[in-house]
This record gives sequence, structure tokens and C-alpha cells, in this order.
Amino acid sequence: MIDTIAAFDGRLAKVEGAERSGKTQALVARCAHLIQNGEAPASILVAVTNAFAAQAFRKRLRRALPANLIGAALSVRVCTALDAAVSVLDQPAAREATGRVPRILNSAEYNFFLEDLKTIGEHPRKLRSMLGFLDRKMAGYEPREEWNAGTAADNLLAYATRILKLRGAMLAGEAPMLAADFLKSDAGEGARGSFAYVLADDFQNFSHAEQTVLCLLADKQIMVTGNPNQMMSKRGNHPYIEGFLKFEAVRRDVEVFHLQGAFGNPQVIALADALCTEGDMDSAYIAGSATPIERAAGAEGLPQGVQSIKWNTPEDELNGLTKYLRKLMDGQEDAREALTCVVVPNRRWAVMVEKMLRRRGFNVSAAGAAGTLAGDPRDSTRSRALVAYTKLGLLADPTDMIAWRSWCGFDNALTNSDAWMGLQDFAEAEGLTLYQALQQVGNAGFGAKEPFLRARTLAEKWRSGQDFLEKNATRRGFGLMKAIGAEGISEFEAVAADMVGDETAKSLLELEQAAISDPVWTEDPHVVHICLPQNLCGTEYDNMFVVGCIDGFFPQRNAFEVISTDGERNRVMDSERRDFMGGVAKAKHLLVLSHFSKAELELAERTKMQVVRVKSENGKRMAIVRPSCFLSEAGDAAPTTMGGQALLAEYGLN
Ligand SMILES: Nc1ncnc2c1ncn2[C@@H]1O[C@H](COP(=O)(O)OP(=O)(O)OP(=O)(O)O)[C@@H](O)[C@H]1O
Repeated sequence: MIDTIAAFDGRLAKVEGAERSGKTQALVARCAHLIQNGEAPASILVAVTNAFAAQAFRKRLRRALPANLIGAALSVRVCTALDAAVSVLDQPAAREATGRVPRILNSAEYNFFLEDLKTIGEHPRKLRSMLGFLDRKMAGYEPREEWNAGTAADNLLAYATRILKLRGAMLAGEAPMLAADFLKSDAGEGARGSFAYVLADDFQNFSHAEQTVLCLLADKQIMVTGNPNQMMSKRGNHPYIEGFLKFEAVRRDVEVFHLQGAFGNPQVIALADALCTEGDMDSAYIAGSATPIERAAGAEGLPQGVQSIKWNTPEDELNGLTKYLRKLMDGQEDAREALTCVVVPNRRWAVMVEKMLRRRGFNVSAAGAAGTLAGDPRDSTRSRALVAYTKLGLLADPTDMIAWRSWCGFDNALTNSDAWMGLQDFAEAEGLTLYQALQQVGNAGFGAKEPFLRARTLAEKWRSGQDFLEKNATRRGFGLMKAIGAEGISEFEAVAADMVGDETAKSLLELEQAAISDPVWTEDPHVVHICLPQNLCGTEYDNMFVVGCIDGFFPQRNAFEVISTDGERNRVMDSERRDFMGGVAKAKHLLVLSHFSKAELELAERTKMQVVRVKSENGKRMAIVRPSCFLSEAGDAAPTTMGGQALLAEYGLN
């Protein structure tokens, strides 16, 4: 079947199949076939769900091609649909037609934008709900005249667009819609169909607007793969599942390929299959049978299949499980630690697991659970990463108004939104760009009369920013990291580890932007990966250890919360089950589902475990928790649970 797909040269194709059935492999094969038949790599676009999936696809493509074509493999564009939309909007014709700069706000920059929106006087909750509404409409690619947004939301949209335009910024939710509109317009004629071949993996994960962009970019062929049970519905991405399900129904002459079975460990596939019969899962997408994959040479002795291990407390679990992992790795001749992934329920667990693994002598990357630029900008000592990032942004481009907006907002309870709004009005009234206006205000020695309310505050910020720029404009590499105060900050660790030492501010900013918004794994084969389940899309591992496999973590507590409605609870449960099923199926040989039975109440509450009851133990209040309900849902496909201490004893580890 894969060979037929690889050679398929019709206009439209859809490839569907169960988890691990070879959908991505089919696209890799198609892409390799095109290159081997002399197609220019630049004529192929591969769209995937996130940067991890892009990295994995590139690796698979390289492997699928002979050495003399590696260069060609590297030149194929493999990116997210959002990236593809941004590239469209970055073309001069699109910038002119839209009047917008496709510089996407990251989450910290978005928070400043949100603070600024509050100046219109709406209640914050109403504001969020209207923004959510607008975001859904844009992602859903509904015609503007059918939004029926109401006056308040219309005004909000106009205001938001105005301030984004002035700032030279765009929201992630806007880009696909704007790109699709542009590609459909006369002005976009040159950009339409700019790739002969568009291959879209996990098409069910893209929003309607993103799917539209991908279709408009394809000239000769679009081939999509997908599986509704693997839809990732994390907040903010609005997947349009119908776009995949009805792909052939709304178009003519679509060739549909249905892949049978799956490749991987039969026990792992059986567990994933069992979950595909629960909740809103579509049982038409069940593998049914699995073709095992051979373990690599040197690793044949390692355990295979699914293990369920029970520990007493989270501390016991981390301690015991990392010992077990150490033992398994030491038992291999040429251990490739990067083929092992520890799946964690949240950031806090990622940090704990990372610490423990390092203590056991492992090199570790937690890129799969990387945080955003955390901290409270109202107090710059509590948002050091964001301050460092802003300084880097100013050094990279001293006219970047997104960086200046952040810079002017630190250490003020309302992030100086009122003053910034005054600056915007002033710029428009004077016919100046926002940068020119800030420059003018900053350099003016106005006496008692400010050109707008609190202009003096912005003038001070401008001058301190200019001082910083003058002192540090020529710095590079590690000196630059020191100057911006990024040394020793965890958010900059990944970039610092890969630095050569002569990076300019611009190149360092690009690396840091990627690390925050689109993290990828280091290429080092001797690094254990730590990942959240939702980042496993497009990847696979020989060994996978899920820690904290309890109710409240897998699935998260909202799936049980008594205060929400049945519908809401089911929605969360279904979405968590999909992430869990899709995630654990990526274990090619060994899947360890590890859980503990009690934790200190304070930790349990803070990390939102689903507490069954509370009991007192040695003067401490302990929360009793349950193994993940997904284990019981899997029924016979779930293994018998073994005690952690018994496992350690078996390996002589206690
Ligand atoms: N025809 C094949 N022969 C042997 N192994 C294959 C074949 N097709 C795929 N595989 C292997 O099976 C595994 C699953 O393949 P792939 O990742 O392409 O499936 P998928 O359906 O995209 O999975 P996912 O559930 O992750 O979306 C991979 O390890 C891949 O190398």
C-alpha cells in the first residue's frame, strides 16, 4: 500500500488508519519518491502539527533517501501550518495587501496586549470571552459577515487590530485567516499554488483556516493523513476534524487509502486499541493487529510490552523508577538514551524528574515540557526571563515596538497601559509611526505640560532603554547573555547549551524565540527526553515511562470536577483520552505506566490530583489517589500491576 501511495500522482489523496498504522511513513515515502524522481525540493511543502513533529519528519526523510540526496531532503520545507501562513503573509505583496506585519506575539507579549485591551473598560471576564469568540471565528474561517459578533465584540476587534497594526504585530489566531483571505484574493494570485505538492500529516489537528491555507498552497497535489482519535484539542488550536473526515465528501475525485493494522509492540497497540472503544473515540480506527518491530542490536535483552508499576508516594516513584531506568540503560552495550522518553503530567513533574535523572548520571532534555516566559511583569525582579528576552529583542532590533511595549510596561501595576494608549493616540494625531512618537517623547524635554497623560513615564523608559542599547549594542555570545541578565535562567538554558560564543543579538533572539514557541530536541543521542503527552505528536520512542499515571494527571482533574457540567466533563475526558492514547502508542517496545497511591495533601491539591479521600499518617495529612482510569478502561489490555519494591528486588536494586 505504501508503494502505491508513494507513487500516487492524482490531485487529491487522503490516507487514514489506526494509531501507528504508517500514515506518516506514507508521506515520507511520497516525499522521497518525488525527490528521487527529480522534483525540486522547493516544490514540496510538508505540514505537521508542531516543531517536534517537523524535526522527526526531517530525520525520517533523510533516512529514506540515499546519501547523494540528503541535501535535497534538507531543502524540503517541513513546518507547521501556522509557519506556512506566516511565510505567505511575509511576502511583500501580502504585507501590502493586508497592511500587516506577520510578527506573531508569544504568550508573554500577548499578556501585554491583553493588558492594553483592558483600557477599553470591558470586564476582564467579558473581554476574555469575546476574545475567545473572535479566535474561534477566525480559526473556523467563517465569513466575516456571518460572525454576528455584536457591537462590543466588533469594537473590540477594531481596537485590537488598530493596536496590533501600530505595533507591527499579529496574533497566532489571525495569521491563517489572513493568509487564506490573501491567497484567495487577486493580489494573492502569485502566491496561490506556490508548492506543486502539499503533504499534510495529522490533518485533523489543523484549524479550518489552516486547512484552507494548505489547500490553496497546493498546485498539483495535496495529500493529507489523519485519524480522528488522534486529534489534539489543547486550548487555542481549534482543530477542524470535519475537514479531515469529510475531505473526500466535499471534493471530487479524492483517492482514499485506508491503512490496515499497526506497527509496534502488540501489547502497546492492544492497550491503545482498547481506549479507542471508549468515550467519543471512533472505533472504525482500530489497528486490530500489530506487526512487531525488532529491537535494535544491543537492546534485545531489554523488557518489552506494557508494565504497570505501583509505588507508595511520588518520591518513591521518582526514586525507584529512575533507578530502574539506570539499570536498563547500563545493561545495554551502546545505549542510546534519546530513544527513551519520560512522559510527565505537568511542568512541576518535569522539573522533579529532570533533577532525579541528573542525579542518576543521565543527560536530560525537558524540551517537551518547556515552559513559556513565566513571571509577573509588574515586578521585574519576578520576571527575569521576560526582562532578558525584552532586552535581547531591543538589541536585535532597536525599533521593534513589541519589545518597546514590554520594556515600557515593567514595574507598574497596570503595565503602563494608559500611558501607552496615550502614545498611540499621539502618534496617530501627529502622523508618526509608533517608534517615531516614542522617540520624540523620549528625547523631548517637556516641562510641566506632557503631550499626553503620563508621557513622562514613557520618556524615562525610553531613556533607560537607550542607555542600555548604547552600552551593549556590540555585544555578542556569552557577553551578550550576561548583559541581558540571561545567565543561569532556565528559560535560556537550552540556547546557552548550544551557543558557539559569537552570536549576534539577532541570531540569539531567533534561537530563543524558537526555544520558547517551537522547541525541538537536541540531536545528542545520549540525552533522555522528558515530554508532556500533547507534544508527542509525530514522534516515537523505543521505551516510554509515564510517571504519575493517576487520576487528576492522566486525565487532568477537570475530567472529574463536580462543579462542571456533564457535557464539559465528558469533553475534557475525551480530549485527555485522545492525548493519552496517541501518546502511549508511540512506545515501540516498552511502555511503563507508573503510579503512586498517596501524596501529601498540600502537594495533591496544588498539583490538582483527584483525591479519593484523606487520611492522617505520622501527623501528616495524606491524599489517597487512584491509578489512571485509563488503565481500568483498557480492561484486559492493561497489564497486572506489580509493586515497585518487588520490581526493584527483581533487579537487585533495593
Ligand atoms: N510498511 C512498513 N513496514 C515496516 N514498518 C513500518 C511501515 N510503515 C510504518 N512503519 C513503522 O511503524 C511505525 C509507525 O509508523 P508511522 O509513524 O508512520 O505511523 P502513524 O500512523 O503516522 O503513527 P502515529 O500513530 O504516530 O500517527 C514507525 O516506527 C514506522 O517506522
